[in-house]
Amino acid sequence: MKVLLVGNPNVGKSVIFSQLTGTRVISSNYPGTTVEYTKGYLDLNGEKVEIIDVPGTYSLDPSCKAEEVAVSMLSEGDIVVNVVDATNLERNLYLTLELLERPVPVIIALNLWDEAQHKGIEIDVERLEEILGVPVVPTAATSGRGLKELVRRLPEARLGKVGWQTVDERYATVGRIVREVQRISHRHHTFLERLEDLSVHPVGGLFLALIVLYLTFKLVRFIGEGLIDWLFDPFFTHLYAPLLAKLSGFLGGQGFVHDLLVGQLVDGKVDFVTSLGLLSTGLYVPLAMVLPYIIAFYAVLGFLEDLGYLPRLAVLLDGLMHSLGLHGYAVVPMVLGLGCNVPAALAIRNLESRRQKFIASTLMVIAVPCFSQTAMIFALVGAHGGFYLAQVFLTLFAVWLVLGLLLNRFMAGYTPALLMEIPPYRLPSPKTLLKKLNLRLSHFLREAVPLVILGILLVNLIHTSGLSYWLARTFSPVFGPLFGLPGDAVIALFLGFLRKDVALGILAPLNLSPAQLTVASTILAVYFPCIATFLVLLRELGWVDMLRVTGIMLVTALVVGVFSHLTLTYLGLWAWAGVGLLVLLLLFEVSLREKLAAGKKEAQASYKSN
Ligand SMILES: Nc1nc2c(ncn2[C@@H]2O[C@H](COP(=O)(O)OP(=O)(O)OP(=O)(O)O)[C@@H](O)[C@H]2O)c(=O)[nH]1
Ligand SMILES: [Mg+2]
Repeated sequence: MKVLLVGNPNVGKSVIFSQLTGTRVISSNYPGTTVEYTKGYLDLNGEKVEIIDVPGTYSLDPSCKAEEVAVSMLSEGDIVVNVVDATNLERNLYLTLELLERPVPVIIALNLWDEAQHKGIEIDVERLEEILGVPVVPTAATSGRGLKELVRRLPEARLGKVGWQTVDERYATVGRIVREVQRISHRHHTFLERLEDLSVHPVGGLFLALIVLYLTFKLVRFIGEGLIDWLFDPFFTHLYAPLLAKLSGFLGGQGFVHDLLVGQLVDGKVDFVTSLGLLSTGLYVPLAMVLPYIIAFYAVLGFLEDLGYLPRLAVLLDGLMHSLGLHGYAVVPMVLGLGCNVPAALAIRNLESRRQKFIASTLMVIAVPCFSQTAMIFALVGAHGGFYLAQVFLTLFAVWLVLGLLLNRFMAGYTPALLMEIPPYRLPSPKTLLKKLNLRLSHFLREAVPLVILGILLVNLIHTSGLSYWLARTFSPVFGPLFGLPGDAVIALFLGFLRKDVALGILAPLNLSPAQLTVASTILAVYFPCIATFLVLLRELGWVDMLRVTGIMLVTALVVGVFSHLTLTYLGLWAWAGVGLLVLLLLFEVSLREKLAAGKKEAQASYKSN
């Protein structure tokens, strides 16, 4: 038997799914978290029932890729569990009516029941059952309330009593039902609600956003550094290093196998960062340099996601995003991309048009570094001071801005308005936060560690085969004048295709100056995504668009490499003044064109009315 969880976005389908099946999926407080379906199993009186978590949809006429997935799943289910947001009956019941018109048994989970009670919303469940003709079970998914009852009554799912209706009739029916079953009692605004108002206030909201950004940064550093200083570093230096030294001695301190496993000794000792052995650098980079920051970043991001901050950021930055040919929702994939570009590429599905998807993918993949990369940039470039760090991240931000403005200027098409349901703030439950963190970390460990080790293996082979000399000689005449880098740096570019963190790691033994390290890190961030991101984007965009993105990527990398090199060696602040001027000009041009377009429309309207 197949059971589908169907409902509007952000009503708790994924939480119910995780609770029923024990399968972990990501849930967050903004619409569009789930874009692919996930299967899991539930034992019902000895029978194995397949449960499917479907992407959210407002109606059965899909308006984006994620909704298409949802609708195409419908024919497969034996039972539909329609998850309904009890705090928002008016909006949710439209889909319910559409579902009840279909020849499939339905049962309703009236979720977020706890929140409805807090808001003083009372719903007459029995009356609702009577009107719709199907079972209705109040649930509070995060605490698990009502889920047993939902499972118990699953076999009672029935075809609805409501017949086929036109769109207008459906809206009228929804209104009638809500009037009959729902009572709202008056109450005072809570603290969270006041914070909600402040978060989207044009001035107060921006101020709050800056505070959030600052606190995020502080907290990530605090947690990340704390984990390194108190846990990971002591483990590697006091427990693991002696073991590795024994192995090194056992292998004779040199030779092919030694260099492969332990790496090259520095002053007779293993250096975790520069030795480049599978068991030294291969484990140290992903586990001791990257993992602590990944933990820190996802802990903070998970909190902001479940609180419901991201959609507010979307509203706040909607204007800016329009100048880049996007709308506010694109903030979601950009922020997710700061963690890992792969889920970000998937979240781009929620954008409506091909043009938007193209622009968002291009900006994300070129200018948004994932956190594995960021952690390594912090470790390597940050060691030389905040100035160089600022240079890297300011350059990436400038690329994001300028590229977006240019794409918006030269790509045909327009950007639709932001139509996004803004959920209320919800205090995240520590249990769901931990589950999500755990899910993301195990994902990172499974994906990263094997690829980093493969990368180190390749580097070892490149060095022992003598290929590195050839590469260094061939690329020196290009890399020197353009970027001020030695030819060997090209090996990092090759490895960046596997993973960016290990690519940055192999820059460490090259003895680059701080400026060179800065230039190399910036190029590495921009020129090409890692293979996992590349494959997902290829699937989402198709060959033609992916080729265009790749072209833009390579040109940008070239420009950015030369720019960084010139800025750091000759131009200094002048280069940044130039960039600032360019951004201002482009922004001015966008607003000018918007005004002209609006003027034209007005003229046409007055012409018609005359
Ligand atoms: N208080 C409360 N919060 C809930 C309940 N159910 C879900 N949530 C929260 O609501 C948010 C949305 O939950 P999800 O499970 O991601 O929603 P979804 O329906 O899967 O959303 P999409 O994947 O975007 O369609 C999350 O922050 C959950 O923690 C509930 O019954 N009570
Ligand atoms: Mg979901």
